Amino acid sequence: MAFAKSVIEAIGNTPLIKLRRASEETQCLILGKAEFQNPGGSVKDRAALAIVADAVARGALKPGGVIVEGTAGNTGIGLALVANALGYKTVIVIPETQSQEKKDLLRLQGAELIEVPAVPYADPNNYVKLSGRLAERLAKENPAGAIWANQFDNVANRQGHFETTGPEIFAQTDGRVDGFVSAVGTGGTLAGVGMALKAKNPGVQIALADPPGAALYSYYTTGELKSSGSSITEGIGQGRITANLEGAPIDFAYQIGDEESVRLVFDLAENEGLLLGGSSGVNVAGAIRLARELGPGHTIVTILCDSGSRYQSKLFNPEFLRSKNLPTPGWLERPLQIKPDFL
Ligand SMILES: Cc1ncc(COP(=O)(O)O)c(C=O)c1O
Repeated sequence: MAFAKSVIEAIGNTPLIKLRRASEETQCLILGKAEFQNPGGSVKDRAALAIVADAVARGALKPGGVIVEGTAGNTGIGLALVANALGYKTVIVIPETQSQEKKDLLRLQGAELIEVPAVPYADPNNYVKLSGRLAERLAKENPAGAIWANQFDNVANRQGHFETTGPEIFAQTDGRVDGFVSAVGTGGTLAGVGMALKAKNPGVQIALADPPGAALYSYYTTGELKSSGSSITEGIGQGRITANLEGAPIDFAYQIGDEESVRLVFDLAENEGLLLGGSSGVNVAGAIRLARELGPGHTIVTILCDSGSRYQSKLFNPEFLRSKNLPTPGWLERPLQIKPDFL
């Protein structure tokens, strides 16, 4: 019989899906790794599992222990399912600006949710720093102890991608992958996959796709951490070099605005049946740019991070889109086309 011994074993080994229109347009083979198929619905299940497994192996996390994390949502969802499967508790600190859908999912999974104002990283009350201080307190108060997952600077995160996502991509493409593109939240995906692919073939080109408001596009093109503008995308957009990003082998960097990424998200939903979140739009836009850079005939892989169902109230809400001066796809607003007179 073929079955996973628990939900943990169902994390990873996601399919690669050909993105037809992006491939046609560039005459390259552009493939999306369907990370939305992970049990928690996002690429972050991998980081969550890697961080928890590392903490258990080091003896830092003991039965009944608490996992504390500051997260835009998806890491928390991954941590909560891994924790529930293995017998730990989860406490999540989340900026209140994140989508209601992700907050609801966290509560459904029994995570204790602490919503805090969204303030910059430099502020001592930034959600990441608050989660670190809370973990310290709970480690003293809780008899079974507590750990801080610390996804940004805990390199167990990128090691997880180095050991799973990267080798999967190399094997699934029969070693013929020429380029890999990813946006960055923690940098775990970009650095871990980038390092794994370069180790197999140093010729594989690694590219960053960065939204406005993040500082990494500037860093990898000019050496200076500078940012301007903003983006509606969630889970990505970094202002510093996290420990996970240190030494990441990055050959190209692209900045992708919301109008470009949102159009791609809508196009993939309407024409390819792929309902994705905003960061996937940034990734696919980046893959198209890298394909143009390398020329026809290359194989480019990117990440389809999570599902559009997580963003119905924002990215797929015409009112929200209009408030941000972004295009609204016709099918979201189309009046009923078939009269229900057959009823
Ligand atoms: C929707 C989404 N896309 C992309 C990412 C970025 O992944 P990473 O943290 O590995 O850089 C995240 C991370 O939280 C995310 O939630």
